Amino acid sequence: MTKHTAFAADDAITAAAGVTSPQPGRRFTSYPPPTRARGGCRLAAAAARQATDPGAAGVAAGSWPELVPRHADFDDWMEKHPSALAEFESVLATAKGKQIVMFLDYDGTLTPIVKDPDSAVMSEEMRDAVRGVAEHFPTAIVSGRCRDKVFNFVKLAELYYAGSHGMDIKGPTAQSKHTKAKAEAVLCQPASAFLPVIDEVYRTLTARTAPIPGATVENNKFCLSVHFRCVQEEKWRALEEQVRSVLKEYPDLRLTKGRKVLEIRPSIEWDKGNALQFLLESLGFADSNDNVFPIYIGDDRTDEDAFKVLRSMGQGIGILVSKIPKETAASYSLREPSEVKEFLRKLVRSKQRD
Ligand SMILES: O=P(O)(O)OC[C@H]1O[C@H](O[C@H]2O[C@H](CO)[C@@H](O)[C@H](O)[C@H]2O)[C@H](O)[C@@H](O)[C@@H]1O
Repeated sequence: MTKHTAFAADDAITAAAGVTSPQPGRRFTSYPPPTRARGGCRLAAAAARQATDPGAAGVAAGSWPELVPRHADFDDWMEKHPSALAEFESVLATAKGKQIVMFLDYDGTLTPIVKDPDSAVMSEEMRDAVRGVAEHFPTAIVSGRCRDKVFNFVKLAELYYAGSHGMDIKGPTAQSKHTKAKAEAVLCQPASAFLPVIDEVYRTLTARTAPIPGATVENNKFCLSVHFRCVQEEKWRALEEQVRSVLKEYPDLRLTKGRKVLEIRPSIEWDKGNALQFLLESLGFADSNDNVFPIYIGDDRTDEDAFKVLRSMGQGIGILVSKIPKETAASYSLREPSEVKEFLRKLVRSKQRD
């Protein structure tokens, strides 16, 4: 067995190819800059109201790329996406003199993936590590989950939270040395016009997927997750067909896939990448600001949007949490949440020795 095949069955996706890994802080001129929504939260909300493109960023019908592990060369992949722990000192050297801003995905990054989404609680050790980081750097949680739910898992009021894949952003409710006096006023909800339709689709999908044992629908406020981790593999296609047939009636919604989950969300140009940009701007770091060093850690495809933004900014680093080679725009990797915790602790220790 190769080093990575043991993990391939879970949610392996495309093998690493074509994306080179630059050194931290380098400008990534070779990477095609993605077309992104500009103009901040209000303009995105206007775009949201006009959105009519159902297939814009969805996935091809019937495609299940996470079931098709390809055997990339693990060592080669690690060379392109070295361990952020092994390269810690060089990351730190590149960040020297700049303001680190920490962005953390939740599921699969701060907690291991578990069968029941409601049981993905964060350990006390991880909470301490995140708390420690937030004492030194502005810190945000960026999650596909509903903001309230992820807050209830993390329980740290001094953080920024971007729920619903970045479509629901709120500033800290507790003052810290990094939050400005009015930080709690930071709020961005570019998809608020979609609330009624998301509720309606939630009810429809819950009813339509009920006959499929193990399928569950999670209401993440501005988006929905249809989970199939506990569904028999033979039923996956039927489940996807059910979901697609419901979505046919809603051309303003689109379908994407995560880790054994179908994600339904508004077809607006707003994702975790936009959330990262919005938060940096809220913190006073506009696009061209060279004094900032954002670090984004995530494990899922939705995190790629944020990694791409960092590449196009040419600032900071993306760190993919994965035990297997995956195509990614992140520059570094960590294998699992326990390594994320270690990375966060190291960052805190580095500040203490400053
Ligand atoms: O952006 P994230 O914080 O990573 O959220 C993405 C989705 O995470 C959750 O689902 C995933 O984790 C579950 C618990 O470990 C697991 O059972 C599921 O199979 C994974 O897909 C969450 O439940 C979803 O709502 C989020 O969209």
